[in-house]
Amino acid sequence: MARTVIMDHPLIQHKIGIIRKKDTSSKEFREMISEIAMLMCYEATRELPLTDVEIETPICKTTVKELEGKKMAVVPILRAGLGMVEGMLAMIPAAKIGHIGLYRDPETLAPVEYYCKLPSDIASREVFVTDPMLATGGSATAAITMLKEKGAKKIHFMCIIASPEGIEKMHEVHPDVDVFVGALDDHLNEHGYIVPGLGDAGDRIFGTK
Ligand SMILES: O=P(O)(O)OC[C@H]1O[C@H](OP(=O)(O)OP(=O)(O)O)[C@H](O)[C@@H]1O
Ligand SMILES: O=c1cc[nH]c(=O)[nH]1
Ligand SMILES: [Mg+2]
Repeated sequence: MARTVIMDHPLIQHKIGIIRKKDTSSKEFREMISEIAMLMCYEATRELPLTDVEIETPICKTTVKELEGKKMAVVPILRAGLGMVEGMLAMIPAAKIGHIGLYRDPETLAPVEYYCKLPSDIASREVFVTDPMLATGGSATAAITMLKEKGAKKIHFMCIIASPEGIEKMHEVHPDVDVFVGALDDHLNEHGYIVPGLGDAGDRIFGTK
């Protein structure tokens, strides 16, 4: 069974407080989303394998740790997941980027697919899917199903705010996927929005409302 990791680091919690405020501008919202993603990436990559390498310092020979060269990919769910890419890349700059386009039908809340472009070697990469919001879980579970259909095996899901319903659905549909969460909120309202949440993440990042 995969894990749900709530990232309760004070810097992450403080920045989440800022993006929840309704008067936070798109500029500051984008900056905060990016910084939160960077901090979450730092935590989520804690278990990457290291290997010992012999080097020479100016003083003597010694053994240092290096990342095993595991290949990674960041896959944002469009649009809102794009806001997390820059922060992730600040930590893992060699990662390749895939894109999955999904929007949630406002009536049925079901995810509608409109785009998918992934690195050709996605099957051999450790994949970090990003989306700030995990509400019903429909979009995230559909995106991960698409990734698995293309051969991806080791997948992590990174979201900033999750509902209990979304977490439950993720673990039910994809029990092999670890979920990294900035904050676990209370519930979904009758329109499928997370409460207290932050409203529509995509609209707030791109200023489309
Ligand atoms: O868990 P769910 O119930 O599927 O809801 C979460 C999805 O809804 C939002 O996307 P939205 O449909 O608003 O698209 P956008 O990012 O283009 O705004 C959000 O960014 C997630 O992708
Ligand atoms: O609260 C929510 C739910 C879905 N999508 C969002 O952007 N916000
Ligand atoms: Mg949206």
